Amino acid sequence: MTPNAHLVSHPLVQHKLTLMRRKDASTNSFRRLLNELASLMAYEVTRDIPTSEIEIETPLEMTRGQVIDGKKLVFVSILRAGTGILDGMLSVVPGARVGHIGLYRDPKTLTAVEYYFKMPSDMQERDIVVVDPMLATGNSAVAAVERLKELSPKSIKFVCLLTCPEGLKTMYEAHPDVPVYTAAIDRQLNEHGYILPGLGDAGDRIFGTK
Ligand SMILES: O=P(O)(O)OC[C@H]1O[C@H](OP(=O)(O)OP(=O)(O)O)[C@H](O)[C@@H]1O
Ligand SMILES: O=c1cc[nH]c(=O)[nH]1
Ligand SMILES: [Mg+2]
Repeated sequence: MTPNAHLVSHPLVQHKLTLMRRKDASTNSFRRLLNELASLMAYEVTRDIPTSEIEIETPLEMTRGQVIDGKKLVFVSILRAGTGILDGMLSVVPGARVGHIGLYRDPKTLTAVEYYFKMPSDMQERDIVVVDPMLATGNSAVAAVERLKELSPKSIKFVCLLTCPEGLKTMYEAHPDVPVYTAAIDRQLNEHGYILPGLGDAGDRIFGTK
């Protein structure tokens, strides 16, 4: 396993991922499980976000407490399938900002083709969490992170549900500074660039487009 990988092995995460993988999981249950998984992954990924102390008043007395600055965090969704992760992430950090990058893999070359890019302002002050269920060849993630690095953010993390040794290696070679959080590292890619055993085409399963 390359040094960039952080495997989220929590039993709840593994349980939901197993149910999502099943080919007979309906679009409805696939979406619900993805949403629940995203919340669990968000909990893990935000373990080190900065907090500050503020003064508050309880019904009994003044005290001080820690708060996060949710506005500093940006979830960047790689369209389409990244969208399936966003709601679950935002339920854990409701104040976060959201950016979108539209990318699709050319089915023949498997290279990432960009068709959309929209980010919040002041990205140089923000911590970015890029979300996409799949890190397969790594071409989409590498392209997305390359574009984001042009905005010099404070930090970048990548979150997916499934990856494979090939995707982790491609990502580590291009962006060794970007940690990859994943619920599973599967065996390999097939000749069409799909993860095996995998869960199929994430975007098509979320949106029922196949
Ligand atoms: O690591 P890679 O080899 O780049 O593959 C991963 C990408 O492939 C899928 O997107 P797809 O191109 O199918 O678009 P979609 O999300 O709109 O279905 C998936 O959602 C990832 O973005
Ligand atoms: O297995 C895979 C690989 C790339 N993209 C997907 O949606 N699934
Ligand atoms: Mg797809």
